[in-house]
Amino acid sequence: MTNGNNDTEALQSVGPGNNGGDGLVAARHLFHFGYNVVVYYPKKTDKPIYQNLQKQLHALHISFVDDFTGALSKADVVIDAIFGFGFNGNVRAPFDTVLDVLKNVKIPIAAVDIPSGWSVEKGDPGNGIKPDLLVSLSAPKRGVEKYTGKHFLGGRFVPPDLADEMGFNTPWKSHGGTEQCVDISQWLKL
Ligand SMILES: NC(=O)C1=CN([C@@H]2O[C@H](COP(=O)(O)OP(=O)(O)OC[C@H]3O[C@@H](n4cnc5c(N)ncnc54)[C@H](OP(=O)(O)O)[C@@H]3O)[C@@H](O)[C@H]2O)[C@@H](O)CC1
Repeated sequence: MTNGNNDTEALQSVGPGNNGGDGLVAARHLFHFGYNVVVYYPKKTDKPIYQNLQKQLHALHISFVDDFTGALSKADVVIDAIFGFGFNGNVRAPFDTVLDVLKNVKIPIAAVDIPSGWSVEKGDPGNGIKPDLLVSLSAPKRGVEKYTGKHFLGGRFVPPDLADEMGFNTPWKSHGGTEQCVDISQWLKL
């Protein structure tokens, strides 16, 4: 994604867990990048961290919407921060309908960490959403090995000892620079 302008509407779809928390942060950043952001966040939690993230969005006068399909019809891009690696089983309401709608959407989808509804280990269940852009966090998950869209790696700041312990083999070591995201679309195919 590039810088937006006030005519570019980004629909931020936010799930109930930490992937959704990433989505609330992304909504704030997109606002500051110049996007006109609206947030669909149907299952809010009471945890203070999420309350505070919402407070920050309210301070920016970012709208929260209940009508996902209506908001989608006005959007230029949709960000999928519904489920990450904590997803399992069959999708429950209201996200079953949301993911069904996203399967047929014509505007670009940008997914956070894992496309929602995909298994963290096994990937696309076959009829899953097909995001145009994926931002994996810390390390790409096994389930996105066969993902073919534009793929970035974020979450750069993993302590080296932890990366070694977890066996992370990410391009950061050789990449250098000060970017917080690196394009790994080709790297995964090597
Ligand atoms: N170090 C880290 O941990 C880092 C984590 N990070 C981020 O956190 C993400 C993982 O967060 P997470 O563990 O909270 O899980 P997440 O994917 O948000 O889903 C849990 C929620 O989904 C729900 N739910 C599950 N299945 C469902 C279903 N079938 N149908 C409907 N609902 C279902 C489940 O509901 P419950 O089962 O509790 O009712 C719960 O509310 C990770 O991908 C990355 O984005 C990064 O910021 C980097 C550091």
